[in-house]
Amino acid sequence: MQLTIKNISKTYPNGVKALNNLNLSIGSGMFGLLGPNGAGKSSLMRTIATLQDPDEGIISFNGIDVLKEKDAVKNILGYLPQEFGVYPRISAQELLNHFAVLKGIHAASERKEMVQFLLNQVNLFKDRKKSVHTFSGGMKQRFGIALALLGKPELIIVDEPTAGLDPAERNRFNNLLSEISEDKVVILSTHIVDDVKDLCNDMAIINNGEVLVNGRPSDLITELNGKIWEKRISKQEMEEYKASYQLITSHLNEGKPLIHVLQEENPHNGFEKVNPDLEDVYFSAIK
Ligand SMILES: Nc1ncnc2c1ncn2[C@@H]1O[C@H](COP(=O)(O)OP(=O)(O)OP(=O)(O)O)[C@@H](O)[C@H]1O
Repeated sequence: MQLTIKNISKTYPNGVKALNNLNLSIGSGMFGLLGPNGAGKSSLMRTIATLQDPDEGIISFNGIDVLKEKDAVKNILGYLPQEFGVYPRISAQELLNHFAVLKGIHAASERKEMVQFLLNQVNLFKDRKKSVHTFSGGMKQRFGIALALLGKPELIIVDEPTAGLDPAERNRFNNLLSEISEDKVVILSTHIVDDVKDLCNDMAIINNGEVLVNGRPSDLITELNGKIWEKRISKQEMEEYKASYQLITSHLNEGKPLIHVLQEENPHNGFEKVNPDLEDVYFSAIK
């Protein structure tokens, strides 16, 4: 399975260039698309999901011309958007059944079987009679995945699914994503670096509508080996360090900033070499 994105550009009517000659090649498994707010992730996700047209470029998936054969894409696509809107006050089971009809699953017995299977898969079977508008954020997202999985899609797009979830729900949701990603292309768009680290075998970092970095997370981390230096400083020293070093991350640790700088040679001055992580990759790319 292969999704190929070639030279995709999009400028909105207000003049914002959201996608700028973007190229990516995405195979089976979980692909993480990381970028800060406004990077162009949702614009790219909506374009692949055929909800908006780019100004230029080509997208193909297993021989389907995605931008031209929209009906064919609908048959193989599962899309979990960032915003759902409002749910009608009917049970989860009825709602899923309704969407299954819309998806073209007309045989009642096949539909019933699929609805039950999906409710079980997303661990909502016991809640199937409750109305979705009473669900917690995590339950709503799991229900969204059940909707996206209707009709056995081969290409699944999930846009910032764990924003706002508590750690337990986020973990449950990520386990679910990891289960469904076998033999499918799953694109996870997010600004949460840890989600990509936990789940994805391939990734890209985008900003200003362009791909900055693309590869396996472990390879991208290895490229920074020996170049990340850490030091605990005081808050007052922060501006001075920002001016003197290529500072890529700063976390508070026991109330004091713990900074990471990117540098080939040892900066001395109390810095210690540390093993790079994906957050170092992310911030060194977008800075
Ligand atoms: N319909 C639109 N009309 C005009 N500008 C838009 C539209 N949609 C997005 N933009 C702008 O395009 C840029 C990319 O937005 P996009 O939503 O694709 O980014 P994102 O990476 O998904 O960000 P976020 O994480 O905040 O959702 C932003 O500057 C945004 O304000």
